[in-house]
Amino acid sequence: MYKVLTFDNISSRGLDRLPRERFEVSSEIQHPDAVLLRSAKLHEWDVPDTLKAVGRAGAGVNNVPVDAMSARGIPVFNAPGANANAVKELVLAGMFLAARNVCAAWAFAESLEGDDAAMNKEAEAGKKQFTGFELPGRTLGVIGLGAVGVNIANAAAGLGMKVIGYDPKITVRNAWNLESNVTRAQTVDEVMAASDMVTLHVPEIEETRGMINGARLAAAREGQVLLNFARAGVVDDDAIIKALDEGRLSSYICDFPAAALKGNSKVVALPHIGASTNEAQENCAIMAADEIRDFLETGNVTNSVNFPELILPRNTDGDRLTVVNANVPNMLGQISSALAEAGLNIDDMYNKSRGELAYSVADVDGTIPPAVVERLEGIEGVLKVRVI
Ligand SMILES: NC(=O)C1=CN([C@@H]2O[C@H](COP(=O)(O)OP(=O)(O)OC[C@H]3O[C@@H](n4cnc5c(N)ncnc54)[C@H](O)[C@@H]3O)[C@@H](O)[C@H]2O)C=CC1
Ligand SMILES: O=C(O)C(=O)COP(=O)(O)O
Repeated sequence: MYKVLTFDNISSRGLDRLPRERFEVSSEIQHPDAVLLRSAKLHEWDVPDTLKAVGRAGAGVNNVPVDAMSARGIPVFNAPGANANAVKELVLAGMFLAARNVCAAWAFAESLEGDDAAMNKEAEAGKKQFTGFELPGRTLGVIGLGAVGVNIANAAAGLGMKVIGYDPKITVRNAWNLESNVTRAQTVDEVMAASDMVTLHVPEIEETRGMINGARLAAAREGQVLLNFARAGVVDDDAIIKALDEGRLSSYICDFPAAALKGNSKVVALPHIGASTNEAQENCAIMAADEIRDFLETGNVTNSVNFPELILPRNTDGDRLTVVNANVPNMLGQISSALAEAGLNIDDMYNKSRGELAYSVADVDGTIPPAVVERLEGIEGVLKVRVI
């Protein structure tokens, strides 16, 4: 029986992928084999020795201590693209809100007093302050052309916008998916200078933290709309407020409330609802649950952010050994010697590395005794050993 600990509300459509005769799933489980979570922060969590996998039912993994998990030989899985359409739709909504001053206009209409005739008179007199602009012909800058960024770039191009994108590490797949009229910028500053609206879709990592700062905003086209549905940490809120005060930015639409932003009429801060649609939550939960189930039951790895992709079909009746180790020479030799000395023959084997980690899956022609596992665990650089 595998034990899966859940943090946050994970869609039941995803949890249903874990058959209860083989998986105990609860938010209060002790000694879990795996964790399924959304945005709960795992950085302060006391990682139990039993943990074998982490499944993030979403895209960003900045809430998970990925390096610490790697050091323990634990894969972190996520759900790439599973909520991208939900984010795209909310960003488009944000673009329309900003272009037509919808929030300020709505607040104005709510503030009107008197009978219908009086309200109507005031509405007609006041509406000129909310004159907006239309999107065709305007330029949208997209920083980060991953699953979300590509969706938005293509949708904006479909609305008749000029689109300029920046992503120095764009994948070949995303580049193929991008509309051919999306132009490529070489720097963030180039995007800031060329765009009427800029939208951020980078992960929060060391190199993106605070990437939209005072200097970058100084390069922004006058009156720019900035949208941030990536992470709070990729912008400097104080610099945003200054740019709004100076008119460099006309509005800031984001998914991350903060004290500094509160009460500012040029800011719309939503409560991190970019992925909060039933569709996205089902997609994410199903993908993450499938990934951890497959890993626990077979050792196969799909969509991990720290482990190599590895799928070995199982064709024998003997045990399967999985070993996670530091990516250094002579590990495979030591693993196969330990098996050979126990009289076990390897029927099938697959080994892959990613950065400082290596991962091996070996199918043998018999039962692996506990002494072999102990011996493997004793090898310097071995981080995790499992027999499935
Ligand atoms: N508001 C919300 O509810 C949601 C927020 N997100 C956030 O959006 C981020 C992006 O999501 P996806 O597009 O699904 O992820 P993704 O991994 O498909 O795309 C991220 C892209 O950013 C690029 N990138 C990395 N560093 C960069 C840099 N310095 N400059 C420019 N581009 C850079 C990568 O090459 C990649 O193409 C997530 O990491 C998460 O933080 C994602 C989903 C929902
Ligand atoms: O997928 C992401 O990166 C998100 O930010 C969505 O997070 P959530 O599932 O709403 O907690």
